[in-house]
Amino acid sequence: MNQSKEQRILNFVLQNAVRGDPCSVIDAIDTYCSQKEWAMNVGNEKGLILDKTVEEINPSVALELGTYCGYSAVRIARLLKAGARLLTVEFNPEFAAIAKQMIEFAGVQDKVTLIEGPSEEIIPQLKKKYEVDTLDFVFVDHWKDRYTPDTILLQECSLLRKGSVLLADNIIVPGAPEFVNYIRNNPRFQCTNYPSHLEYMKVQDAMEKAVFLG
Ligand SMILES: Cc1ccc(Cc2cc(O)c(O)c(C(=O)NC/C=C/[C@H]3O[C@@H](n4cnc5c(N)ncnc54)[C@H](O)[C@@H]3O)c2)cc1
Ligand SMILES: [Mg+2]
Repeated sequence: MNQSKEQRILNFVLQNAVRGDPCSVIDAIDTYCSQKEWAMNVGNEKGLILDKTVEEINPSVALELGTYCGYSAVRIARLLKAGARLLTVEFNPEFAAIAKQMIEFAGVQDKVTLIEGPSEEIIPQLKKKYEVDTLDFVFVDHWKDRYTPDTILLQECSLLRKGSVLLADNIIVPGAPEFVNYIRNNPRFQCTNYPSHLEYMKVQDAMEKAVFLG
């Protein structure tokens, strides 16, 4: 049967990037998705905002909600210090399989734990099953109607500590208005908006950083 777009993206990486070189994987995905087929990777412009946020925090334990093809997992993991780890959650088995291969090809598999399942099920398991105490950084990029319930769930599961940082993609497109309203009106979060553009397009988008105040 004919291949999925995600399989074509992976094939392009396997044929054009350098095994063990995360930057070449990131560049190959951006090249394919800007020239051949658009896909919902965070992309290079918003990716630089993600990079700066990760470098600023230098997290020991990071969580990503919505792995998709693994572009941002590779982007985050390549910046993690020795011994630091990224847990990334994806409930679509096909996407999880693509992301697993992408992460391994990039050579960051030792820093990344890819967890297959819905975030609402996985988040309550992080402490006991995945030996997480608290999260230093969370990249939120899954279905936009899950941003708020999962942010509430992270708090209910005591996974955030004073200074934990959330970074949410797609504040404008597709948009997460309920999340923006929740987080900006919540005195327990200090928010910053980062205007940018939708990946591979000239359309306005933005990211929102929210620091948990404890
Ligand atoms: C019409 C249209 C199309 C695309 C756009 C532009 C656009 C631009 C973007 O940067 C976007 O991030 C998006 C977007 O929709 N992202 C949703 C991303 C989901 C991924 O996460 C997975 N997932 C979703 N919910 C969960 C969940 N609970 N537990 C575990 N995994 C989950 C899915 O399995 C996917 O792997 C869209 C705008 C408008
Ligand atoms: Mg996104």
